[in-house]
Amino acid sequence: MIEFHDVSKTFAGQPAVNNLNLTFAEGAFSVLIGTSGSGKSTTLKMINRLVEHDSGLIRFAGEEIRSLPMLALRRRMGYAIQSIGLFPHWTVARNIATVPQLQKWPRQKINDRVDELMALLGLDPVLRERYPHQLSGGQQQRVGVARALAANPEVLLMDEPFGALDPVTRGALQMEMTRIHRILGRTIILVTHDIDEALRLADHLVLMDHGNVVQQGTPLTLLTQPENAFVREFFGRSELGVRLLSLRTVGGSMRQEIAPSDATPLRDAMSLRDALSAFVTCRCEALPVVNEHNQPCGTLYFRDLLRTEAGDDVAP
Ligand SMILES: Nc1ncnc2c1ncn2[C@@H]1O[C@H](COP(=O)(O)OP(=O)(O)OP(=O)(O)O)[C@@H](O)[C@H]1O
Repeated sequence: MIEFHDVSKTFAGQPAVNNLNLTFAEGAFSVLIGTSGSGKSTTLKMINRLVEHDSGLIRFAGEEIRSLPMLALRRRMGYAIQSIGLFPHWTVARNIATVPQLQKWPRQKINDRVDELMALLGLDPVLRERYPHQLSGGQQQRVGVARALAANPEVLLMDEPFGALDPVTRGALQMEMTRIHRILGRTIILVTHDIDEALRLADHLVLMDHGNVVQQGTPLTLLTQPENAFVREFFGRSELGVRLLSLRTVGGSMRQEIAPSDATPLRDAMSLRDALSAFVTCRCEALPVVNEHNQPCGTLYFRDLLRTEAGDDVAP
């Protein structure tokens, strides 16, 4: 979908990114993570040409981005950032409708789209005629994402979109993004410096340092097969176990035995991190597991969960 070939960018003689080779697959949720100043935002902004690359080639759906008119390119890409940039004197509805209005959609179609996006982002219809200052930070951020999605862009670029939010609101919005990604199947590229956010959201994770890609792959690959000490240190050896738990599911670690039990069952799709909380609450050795149809499908043993956490596959 989006490919970088040997892309470099320098600001006032200082390299911001060096010879980047990256592929952001269609429909994937890709996350750029790394140290401060490692070039994540620059990489994102080169995609919609908010920053022009100095050398190399960037392709979007097979076409060199510089061969496309700037406006046409940007219309195919939604952009959501931490500072949101909502227009303060415009209502929520008008903010969301910014791009469809520019594109002169018929009024009814715009209204329907605003309703649809407010529902998708979990924004109560009563907020429609409010102004940004009358919303909470989390609501403003949801409006920012709704606005970025309004004209059905092929790609959604997000730069630290939840950075300013408290952990609870942030967690809720991360879950919303996972759901929205599943429903819309849109290509998403998100920049964050929050490791847990990256692990929670990414199908494809790109770790950057000093303008270079250090490693890319699935979150599980980066955690369990770090290519060097930097990757290992970045994800933090001490928290590795609990991070791995959040990537693994109950279904993958349970045994196929079905034993009668009065305990509240776990869902097979739940993360082992959530299962750990359930074990802590019930203080038992084993919990029954049910599938999405609430049918018993196995048993998860606490000791198996610990074995997974110790992680035989974790690199020394
Ligand atoms: N417009 C600019 N003018 C000059 N230097 C810039 C500009 N934008 C970025 N840089 C520099 O390029 C490098 C990469 O910056 P970038 O914002 O891409 O990093 P980042 O990984 O997103 O950082 P952070 O996580 O701190 O936001 C940094 O050294 C930064 O100071």
